[in-house]
Amino acid sequence: MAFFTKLKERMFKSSSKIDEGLDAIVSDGGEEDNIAAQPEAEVPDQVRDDVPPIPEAAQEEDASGGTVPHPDIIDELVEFGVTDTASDAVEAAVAAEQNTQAKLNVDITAPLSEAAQPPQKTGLLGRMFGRGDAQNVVRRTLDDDMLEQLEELLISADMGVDTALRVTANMAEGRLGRKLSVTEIKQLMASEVARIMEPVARPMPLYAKRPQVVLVVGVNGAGKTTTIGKLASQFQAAGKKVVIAAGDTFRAAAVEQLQVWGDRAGVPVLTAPEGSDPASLAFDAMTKAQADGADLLMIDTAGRLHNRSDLMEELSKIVRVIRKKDPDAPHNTLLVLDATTGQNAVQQVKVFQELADVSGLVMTKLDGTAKGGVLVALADKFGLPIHAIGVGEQIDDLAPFDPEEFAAALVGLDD
Ligand SMILES: Nc1nc2c(ncn2[C@@H]2O[C@H](COP(=O)(O)OP(=O)(O)OP(=O)(O)O)[C@@H](O)[C@H]2O)c(=O)[nH]1
Repeated sequence: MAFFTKLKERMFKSSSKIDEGLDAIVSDGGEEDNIAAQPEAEVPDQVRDDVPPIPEAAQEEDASGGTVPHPDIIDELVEFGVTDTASDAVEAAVAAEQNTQAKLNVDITAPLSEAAQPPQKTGLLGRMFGRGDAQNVVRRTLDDDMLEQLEELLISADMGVDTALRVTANMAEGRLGRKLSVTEIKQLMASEVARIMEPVARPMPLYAKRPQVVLVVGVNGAGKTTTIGKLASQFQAAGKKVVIAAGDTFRAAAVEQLQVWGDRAGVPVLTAPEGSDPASLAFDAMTKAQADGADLLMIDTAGRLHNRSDLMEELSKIVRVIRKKDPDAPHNTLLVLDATTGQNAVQQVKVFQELADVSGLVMTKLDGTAKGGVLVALADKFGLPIHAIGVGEQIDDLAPFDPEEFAAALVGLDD
């Protein structure tokens, strides 16, 4: 299954939230409109510009069903010296009228010259305004009221006030007073979201250094163990030699879980007795990874945030000891965040940036939330690279972060 489809299916809750919200916003004050009617109506008007209009009152049917000029027109033609006699005037007026009809007939049906063509609408806006099949859709005029409702909708999807304001302000730029349908709003919203996410969509950098040390941090339950398992298995499948260190020595269950993942991926997992020093395990793991010629060493860590100073000390000790082996280690410090915690994730990034030198993010459980918007807020606020997202508990449910796919899934746009 294409990842986009999977992401969309899995993120259904989130999509439907914005979907439903947008439907309600546009129906509130919107009215039916016809997309294709506008450009088509413009065409004859442009052609007729150079043709004098014939007032209906100036035309009368003759006996044969043709039209004869109105007597006022005949009088005017004679009076202004255009013709000498009334019969000349009738002839001239009929000729002019036939000429006009001929112009209308030809010009309306023939392809337009380039100059007469309405401007080509390309790209997103072109597709949004004026292209596509004629169909009645509900549109609402974009005004301050509607913008406020859009802001609230984005905030309710966990985007945070600042980012929601930025997204809606960008959506409104140059478009106030324009009529928009739900699909057009989704396209605009998705393109604004993708624009914010684009600079942070970066895969985890791989260095020539062996072993590349990846320290994985995050609060308990965020999905560190699962992410390490998924990453290890993907790197292993790509031909990289991986070693895992089960650094959360305070939780026997976490160690066991990591061993299960290691077995599944065929990757050795180094463990230490419960309660032992994680830094000492990290040192042993580094020694083994070097001795084995491993490409990657992934170190799991504890996530007890309730005692921040202990955790900070534990993390900095791990870093200190592995630097005895490689002064550049860790090469990556991945912060794993749980999307279901919503705006709480913003606080976690702040805290972990103080505790460790976070180099990139992985956002898990996007399948389990109605509010993937926090990822947009994180990109907007911190600009940290987002390396991957998790959309399930299986080994292949971790994917590189694609801003356009994410944005489309978030707002509920069809593929
Ligand atoms: N639905 C879903 N569940 C996930 C995802 N990633 C992890 N999980 C689940 O989240 C739970 C916690 O994941 P862990 O990997 O154990 O989290 P952790 O951060 O290692 O937690 P501790 O071991 O307590 O430190 C597990 O039940 C995982 O199966 C994901 O992307 N989607």
